[in-house]
Amino acid sequence: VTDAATTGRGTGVNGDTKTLNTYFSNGTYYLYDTTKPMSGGVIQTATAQNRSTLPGVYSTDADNAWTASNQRADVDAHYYAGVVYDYYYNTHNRNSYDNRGASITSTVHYQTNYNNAFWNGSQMVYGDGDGTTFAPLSGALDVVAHEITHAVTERTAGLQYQNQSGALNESMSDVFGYFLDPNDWLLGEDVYTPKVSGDGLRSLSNPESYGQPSTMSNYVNTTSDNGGVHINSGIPNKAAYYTISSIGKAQAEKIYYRALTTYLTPTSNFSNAKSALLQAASDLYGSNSSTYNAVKSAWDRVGVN
Ligand SMILES: CC(C)[C@H](Cc1cn(Cc2ccc(C(=O)O)cc2)nn1)C(=O)N[C@@H](CCCCN)C(=O)O
Ligand SMILES: [Ca+2]
Ligand SMILES: [Zn+2]
Repeated sequence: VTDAATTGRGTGVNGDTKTLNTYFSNGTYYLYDTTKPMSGGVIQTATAQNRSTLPGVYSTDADNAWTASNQRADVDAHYYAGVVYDYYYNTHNRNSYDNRGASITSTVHYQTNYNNAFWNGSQMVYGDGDGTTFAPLSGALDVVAHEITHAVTERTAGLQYQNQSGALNESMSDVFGYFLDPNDWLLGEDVYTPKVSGDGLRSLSNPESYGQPSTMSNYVNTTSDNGGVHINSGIPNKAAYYTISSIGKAQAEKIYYRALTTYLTPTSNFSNAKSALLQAASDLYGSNSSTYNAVKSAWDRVGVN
């Protein structure tokens, strides 16, 4: 038996070439990455073959050149999951979403023309999009980071997915999406409306441009979308934008990670988030620091006391 970890080459959703950690077994290559210090865990990518059964079947290739057009979503889901794993490990000393090296499983080609991506409590799931609203959704690093951060949040703060705690849950995923992809303040721009450039799904700097509020005074009370978790996330997202713009990404990601994993709880609301981030800023940089003051100012500006 000649099972072995191998290195492959693949083409991503946007036509870019990337190196892949693959696995060779019994004459076939798999999107199965055993190179991370996950104490047994792996990063593995499967395809639902345009049906709804999860996790589906492993993505395979005959020659370890993953360049077919129907493999692009598989390539990016696998590659970006590795990038996000490395980010949490190297930047926050966190070993996968459970901090115990849990395997990271992704399934692509979920249903047909599915314009969404989600964490289902056990794995990531990505649709192919309809080609107009979305390209295959694993083609955006900030989207993959958004979904994996849902898993981190679930295992740490456990922010309940409704109303203000749910909007915080959403915001944490969008904010860590930014930390992984800090080239712009947009989320999903690499896969949203592939025929239109420069737009995204949500904006941290200008939530209003995508129909989200950015001040507490404009909080939307609604029963849809679990109490508007994808709408009211604009308020903490705007506070994050002010914070990052003031203190920079390096300090902000430390503060956000510490607040998420140490101080936030399942029922935290926006005011509790302000306190959690201030406590994290105080722990890390002191309560008289300009960093602390920047966090306070950010939340004051979005009207959260
Ligand atoms: C991560 C992000 C790329 C993804 C984007 C997304 C996609 N959709 C559906 C959707 C579909 C069509 C359009 C349109 O403009 O026509 C807009 C939105 N709503 N949000 C998203 O935000 N997905 C939700 C999925 C939530 C599923 C329930 N837990 C999430 O992960 O929070
Ligand atoms: Ca982005
Ligand atoms: Zn989300």
